[in-house]
Amino acid sequence: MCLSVLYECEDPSGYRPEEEKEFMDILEERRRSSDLGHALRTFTPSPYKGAPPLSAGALNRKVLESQYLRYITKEVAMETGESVDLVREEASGILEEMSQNLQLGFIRLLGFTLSKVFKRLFSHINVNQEGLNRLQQAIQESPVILMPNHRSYVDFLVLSYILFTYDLPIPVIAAGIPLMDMKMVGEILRRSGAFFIRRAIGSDKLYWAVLSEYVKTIVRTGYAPVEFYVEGLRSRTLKSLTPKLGMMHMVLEPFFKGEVYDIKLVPISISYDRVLEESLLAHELLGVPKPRETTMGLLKARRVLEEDYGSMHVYFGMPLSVRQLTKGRVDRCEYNLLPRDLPQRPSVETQECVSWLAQQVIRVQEQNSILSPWSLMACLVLQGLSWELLTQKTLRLKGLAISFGARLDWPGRCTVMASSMALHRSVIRCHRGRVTLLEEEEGPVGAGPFTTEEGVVRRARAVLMVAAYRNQALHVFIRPAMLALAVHTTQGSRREDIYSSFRFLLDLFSNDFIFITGRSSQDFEEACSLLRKCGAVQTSQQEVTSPEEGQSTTSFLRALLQPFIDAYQVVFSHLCVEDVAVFTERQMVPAVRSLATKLLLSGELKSYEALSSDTQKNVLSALLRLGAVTRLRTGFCVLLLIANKPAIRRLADTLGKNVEMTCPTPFIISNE
Ligand SMILES: CCCCCCCCCCCCCCCC(=O)SCCNC(=O)CCNC(=O)[C@H](O)C(C)(C)COP(=O)(O)OP(=O)(O)OC[C@H]1O[C@@H](n2cnc3c(N)ncnc32)[C@H](O)[C@@H]1OP(=O)(O)O
Ligand SMILES: O=C(CO)COP(=O)(O)O
Repeated sequence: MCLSVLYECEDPSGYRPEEEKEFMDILEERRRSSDLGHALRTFTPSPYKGAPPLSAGALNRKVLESQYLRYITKEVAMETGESVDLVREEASGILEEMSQNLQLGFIRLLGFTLSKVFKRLFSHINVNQEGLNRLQQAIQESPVILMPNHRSYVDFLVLSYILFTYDLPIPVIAAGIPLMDMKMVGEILRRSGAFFIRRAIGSDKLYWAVLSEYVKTIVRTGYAPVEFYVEGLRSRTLKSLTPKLGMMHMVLEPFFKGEVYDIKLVPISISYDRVLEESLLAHELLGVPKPRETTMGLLKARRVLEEDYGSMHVYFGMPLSVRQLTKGRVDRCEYNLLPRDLPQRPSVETQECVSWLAQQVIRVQEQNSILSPWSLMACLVLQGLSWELLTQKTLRLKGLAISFGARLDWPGRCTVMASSMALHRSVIRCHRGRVTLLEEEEGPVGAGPFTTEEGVVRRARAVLMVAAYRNQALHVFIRPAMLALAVHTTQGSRREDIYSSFRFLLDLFSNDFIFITGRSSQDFEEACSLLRKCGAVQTSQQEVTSPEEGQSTTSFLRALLQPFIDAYQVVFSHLCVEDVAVFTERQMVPAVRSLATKLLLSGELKSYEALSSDTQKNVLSALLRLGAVTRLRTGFCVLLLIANKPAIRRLADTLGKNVEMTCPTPFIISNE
């Protein structure tokens, strides 16, 4: 490892290490005292308004006996011609499959096991104490919904562990059904608070009814805090995902119907120095199917215990009052028109409000997430630098990130960047003064272009792993980056024209990045203000210009967007070729991958990220949203899609205006 202590110690950013003090390392105490004592200690959390204890069985009975479920049961019986009793039995079966059975004994058992595991995996688990105090308060005042981001299987384990450690009520957690099928483990999770939901519910009316009544009853009674992952799955790219709205609707309905005075949404940001599943997730992006969740698989994965994953941060955000946030956004009177027990489709206004709330929560998750030095280094490593330049530029980037409002975990040590590199040695290393990506078997990258598809995949895997950590930081830079690109691509400097290019980018990329609907002008103003602050643009009422001295910042920001632009252009190219007319997503992804591989091999494309299935699917969603791809309604179960080639070409042309198709600063990396 080549160290450049001198460069690392120079810190032009004015960063104040005392800002770190808000976090407490929960492993510190665990390293000093008995794990058994911790697991067996008195646990007396104060519930919501002293809610009386309700057993899991009693909760289920309440759900089954509800007027709402009775009504739906009759409706389904009428629609299907089955007897009411049979439909009731089906409902009971769904509930049995779904319901949690939280038991303190299992929490203690897992508490003990997790203390051992976490100490092996992480050097610190840092939690913001103030956030826990706020949570404690919120739990007593209103039903609370815990809404963490989702990056790893560790997320839900660590959250319940933290709540147990701080004597807070253990949450019940919406879990995907595959976890239920794990031998023994599924049952342990159920007894630790998991309730299991099917992934794609589609139009199964009875299932929706049972699930929503189950969730609403928990919220109404204050049975326990509800935890769910609004992104719906672990983000393979470590970027936030577009929220799923089913659970969101369910937890909010008791408020909309006036059954509870308020509900508090608690955004939780979980950030990892290194994610346990990093390699598997990168493979999945390249088309390798996800291994099925099995107990045997879990046992085999114990190898992870031998590795170091650095630290993690869990930031409990300010509880958001749904009552306050929705004031003036929804008219709850619409719910007075029908008895509460009857099903009612939410109005368009309510749907928009629910979607807006979900975006708000994700935005807060992003703002509160803690960036590691490695995340910033990854922004630059992918632009290709020597070690000395990398350390210098990272320090400068740190200053920029702080001025853009990022929260950093930057330990005071001089060798922090070298330690970050060491933590990620499975993918990157410093070789003869150069930073090189490491690929399985082949050693350092840079010996020349890859000549085989296999080589491309190996390199892509390494690139995607590094890119994921860069992605953790993108929410900080994305708006300024889009402004920098808009300034660069717009002819002239008229503010109006630049805003219009900025809006185009915002709109096109809004499946890849979370932008709050209807806020584009505020996003533009925010981007102007941030770039002005660092001298990268000058603005007046009529103009936005980019002065010479701001060029290095703006070209860095533009380069952050380049892999996405390249990936979008590859999908556009694929869909515009003659023989692609009607297609399915399943056909499109491998076909785009094959085109991208060809372009990478021929050297016409430099961005390996164009191989990522996540980006490809986001492009497709964007095209569907923009009407450049349409759904063909047929009787088939698969969704057939039609590409509107002229519309796609127009998008490609607008995006391509003055933007090169390939990455201007490819992933270095020379072998001296
Ligand atoms: C001390 C130590 C202790 C340690 C102790 C450890 C504890 C350890 C516990 C383990 C715990 C594991 C935890 C794992 C974590 C995950 O497994 S994360 C994955 C599972 N969780 C989630 O996915 C939650 C987020 N997902 C959602 O909310 C999704 O919407 C749902 C509910 C899953 C449904 O998904 P979907 O079928 O794909 O539906 P979605 O696209 O949302 O909506 C489809 C349509 O139905 C419509 N719809 C919505 N609601 C309704 C309704 N009620 N009726 C009819 N239609 C409706 C929608 O409007 C939508 O319509 P369109 O807009 O398409 O026209
Ligand atoms: O979210 C899950 C449980 O954590 C499982 O879904 P994924 O494996 O698709 O991320």
